[in-house]
Amino acid sequence: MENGSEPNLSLYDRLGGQNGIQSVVEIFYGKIKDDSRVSHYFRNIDYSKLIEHQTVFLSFATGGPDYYTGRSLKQSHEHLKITPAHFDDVLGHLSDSLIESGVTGSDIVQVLALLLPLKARMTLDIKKSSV
Ligand code: HEM
Repeated sequence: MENGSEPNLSLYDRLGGQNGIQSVVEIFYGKIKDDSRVSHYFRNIDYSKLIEHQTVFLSFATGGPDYYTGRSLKQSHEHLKITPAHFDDVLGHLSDSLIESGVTGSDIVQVLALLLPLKARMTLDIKKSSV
């Protein structure tokens, strides 16, 4: 990504804004579909809707102008009973998708640092709080 080394831009801008994030998300779900460890969670899912919601969520989380108005992540994931190990597998795919998109290592660490705190409330150990 061309903006990767520009320190004055927000993380959202360094990821290439809405278009850059959407392309990362598309690569990400391609990897998930091909991974039998986690693909079963995504059976019967409307991928185009999921890509749209995930793009808005990541844009919002990284400081973009979008406002995420979807369900809380606890609500949308609770019924899936995601194991902590599968959560890590999915974040691994996100990390690989960011690498493939040319995002710098320090920006990847920043994205993961935003998402890792969600693990406790989105996995089987779900705690009593809402995102
Ligand atoms: C921090 C990591 C994650 C983030 C930020 C995230 C974000 C999201 C968002 C924004 C949605 C759309 C919610 C909606 O439409 O209401 C979604 C849906 C979904 N996520 Fe995640 N997710 C994460 C991790 C995971 C993991 C680890 C799994 C499975 C192993 C997973 C499986 C799903 C599935 C199956 C849906 C569709 C649920 C449905 O439509 O009923 N997600 N996720």
